Amino acid sequence: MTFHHAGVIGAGAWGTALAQVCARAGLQVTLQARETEVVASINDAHENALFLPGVTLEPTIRATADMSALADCDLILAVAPAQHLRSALAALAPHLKAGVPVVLCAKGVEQGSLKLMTEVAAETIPDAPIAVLSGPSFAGEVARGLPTAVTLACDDEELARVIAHAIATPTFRPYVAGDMIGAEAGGAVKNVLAIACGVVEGKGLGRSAHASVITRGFAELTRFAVALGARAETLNGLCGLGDLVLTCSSPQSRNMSVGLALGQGLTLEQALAGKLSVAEGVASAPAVRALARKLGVEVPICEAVAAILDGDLAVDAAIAGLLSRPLKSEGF
Ligand SMILES: NC(=O)C1=CN([C@@H]2O[C@H](COP(=O)(O)OP(=O)(O)OC[C@H]3O[C@@H](n4cnc5c(N)ncnc54)[C@H](O)[C@@H]3O)[C@@H](O)[C@H]2O)C=CC1
Ligand SMILES: O=C(CO)COP(=O)(O)O
Repeated sequence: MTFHHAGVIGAGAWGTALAQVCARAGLQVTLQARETEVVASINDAHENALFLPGVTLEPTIRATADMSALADCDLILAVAPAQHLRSALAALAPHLKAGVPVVLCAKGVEQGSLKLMTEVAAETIPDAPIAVLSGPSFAGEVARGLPTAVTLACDDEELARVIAHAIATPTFRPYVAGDMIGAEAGGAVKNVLAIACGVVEGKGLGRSAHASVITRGFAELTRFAVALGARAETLNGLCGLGDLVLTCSSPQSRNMSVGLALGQGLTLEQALAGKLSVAEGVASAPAVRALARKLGVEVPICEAVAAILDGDLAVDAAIAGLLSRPLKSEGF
């Protein structure tokens, strides 16, 4: 199987960056955007002025608002935000040819249904072969061609390899893996933990606290993913530890910057005011909490983040609550 024409759904920062990757990998690329001004900006100025300003895009990328324009594609990358993936895939479904693989690139858990993105895809495009792309990758860096490695997970090893080869470039390295649940759980939970790390930063709690939140957060993330059916070793890779370290370490992360604002005393409304871009952890935190409770998994940091976002717990009380938990073991 070889691919020639990639369709990318969602022209936010990440969809645009992935379109850029696919174009550099030599694929014809059609990028579907919701916003007509984004379509015009990409086609006329080779820039996504709304979601990825300042990056010159490959001139071969063609943008469209029309989902039916993806009907000729032999590979689809679905990059709508997690809470909108269901409607995006439903809109794609009538135009999706049999056997065309769909790579899920959103990082989140659907609110209400508490479903992972693979479960949303199973309900909306049940016959399509599915893969998951996740890992440490800031859209701006990827679009500029800075070196990046990600996880490309798929049940079908051969398909994972073919997709990885099709989208790889000299600076974009997909590592194949067989565990889609691990890849998507890692991507969803690290966003919630990045909000916690932002709070640590905003409150000035220091580097030691920051390292502790990453480490104990990683334990939470792994417990949660394993309870969902993931393999623990998947989370040691790019889609788990790799993405957690990236997102928790840079205010370039939208999730970390929301936490930073909360830690500095802003309300959630103030932290999100005027932002077009999505901080997935805000929507995923209550879903991760609800799913963890259902699975009987302890996720104290995610619980604290969800309660802060709900407005049910003040930041200082959340910090005091985490520090006063009974002492725990790292194993004997
Ligand atoms: N930006 C990044 O560096 C990375 C983002 N991701 C993930 O990619 C996904 C998309 O994020 P970005 O491209 O960064 O988005 P963005 O924050 O740049 O843009 C927002 C996106 O949401 C879309 N949107 C808004 N309302 C919508 C609706 N009602 N229905 C459908 N779409 C709607 C907009 O059209 C736009 O594509 C997220 O799950 C994110 O976690 C993953 C890796 C890196
Ligand atoms: O997923 C990302 C990096 O891998 C992007 O993180 P933010 O959505 O927090 O900016």
